[in-house]
Amino acid sequence: MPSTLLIRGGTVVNADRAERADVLCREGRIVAVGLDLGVQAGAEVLDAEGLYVMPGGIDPHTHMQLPFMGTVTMDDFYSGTAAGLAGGTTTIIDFVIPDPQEPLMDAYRKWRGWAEKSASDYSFHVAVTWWDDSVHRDMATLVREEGVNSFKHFMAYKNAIMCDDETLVRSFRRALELGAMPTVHAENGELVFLLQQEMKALGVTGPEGHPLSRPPAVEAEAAQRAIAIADVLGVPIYIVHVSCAEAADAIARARARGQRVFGEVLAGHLTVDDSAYRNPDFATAAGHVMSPPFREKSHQEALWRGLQAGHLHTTATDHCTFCAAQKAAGKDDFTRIPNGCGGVEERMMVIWDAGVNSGRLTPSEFVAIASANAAKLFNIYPRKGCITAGADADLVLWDPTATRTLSVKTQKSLGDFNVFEGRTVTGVPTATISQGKVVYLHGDLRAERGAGRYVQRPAFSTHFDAMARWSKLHAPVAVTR
Ligand SMILES: NC(=O)NCCC(=O)O
Ligand SMILES: [Zn+2]
Repeated sequence: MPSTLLIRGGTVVNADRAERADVLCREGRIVAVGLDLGVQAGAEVLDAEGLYVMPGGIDPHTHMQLPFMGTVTMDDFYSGTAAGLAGGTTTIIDFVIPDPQEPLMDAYRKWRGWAEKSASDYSFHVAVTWWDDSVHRDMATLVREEGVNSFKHFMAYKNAIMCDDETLVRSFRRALELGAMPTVHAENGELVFLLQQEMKALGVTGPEGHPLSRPPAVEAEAAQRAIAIADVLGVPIYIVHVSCAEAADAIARARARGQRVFGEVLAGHLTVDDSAYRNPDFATAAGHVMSPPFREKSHQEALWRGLQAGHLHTTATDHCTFCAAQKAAGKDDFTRIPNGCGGVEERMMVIWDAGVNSGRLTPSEFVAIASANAAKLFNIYPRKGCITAGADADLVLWDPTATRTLSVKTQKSLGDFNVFEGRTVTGVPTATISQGKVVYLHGDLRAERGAGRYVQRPAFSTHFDAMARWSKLHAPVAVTR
């Protein structure tokens, strides 16, 4: 396998511009971007005439090999990252989720072991699911020694991994001291729990009970609470999988006040609606059970507007695949259906098709929300998310005219369900390059087990210095850092 690769004749698309250029990669890095770069002896050459050459996608929200709700996801770190490569995604940021009372470092080491089989590069957010002095200490170890610069907080999943407000406040404050980004899954877990019990008391046991017990107001309340806590403490905040207009509005209002709030949207929430929960076929309805749930169609427009206006920043999948047999655990009780859907393979195609082909996004804006913004927010830019000399040679060659019909029958991801089933998209990856190697070419997936590297992410992204200066002047509570 040659270690020099020349991608010739394409249009290189970065988040700030698109231009005709060749891209020369050597030993896993991009070494030159420019017109008419000469072919060197022994170099592999990819012809990109008529294609866009974009930074490999970054999916900042996946769950490979996740033990959850009494079972474990179908996709492990190999099959899940391989599926990502088939769809042009070359980096995932997954989650270490300690059980309550489990030391953070123990959980982190466990996940690092599981992830060694990854085919693409990967990194970890670490969830804070409980609090004591060891959590306070381990957060520092994770940031300073392991390159973790973001901590996740589940405001839902009562009696499991839900954070109470005390834990949120303590963890946000600690994250600020360490220069790490707090992130939240915004759903009010108390309300969800109450509504679930009420649904069941009314005799609603099927998947239709899932969205009924998680209405938009439940998400909006949690988003507003997290934003308010972050505002008081003077810490930036990133809200994962914003699914409804009310939560997007809460972010837009805070940003209009000058607060550093960032929002993530899932490919599924942008394109799939809640009608599936009323499908009489249990497997189909349960296959769509994830949290927050798919929403009425009107919410999709609000999410697209958020991406277009710039108050939502990244796109992800929450890739978390369970098969029909696993989903059947909730046959008689929707609260027992394992929550999660796939998408790591389809994200870029679905968002390109619905976003770029409709004129909502330019190709450069697509690169921003599919890759560059996540790299910036999680402080790995321009190593990732940018086609420039010195960056990792993680690239996708994109044919904007080719079409594909997405289906469980052709997906590389494991499992027996696809929430994008039957959707025909225009704009598909023809080749994916990871660390300078062609790992996918015209349908031929050459993912290598264990080839992916753990990506350390430095603390104190540029937002923290700005926040500290801003907080000195504006925050109700003075920042002592
Ligand atoms: N999203 C979902 O339904 N499952 C994965 C766990 C989570 O992120 O909430
Ligand atoms: Zn998730």
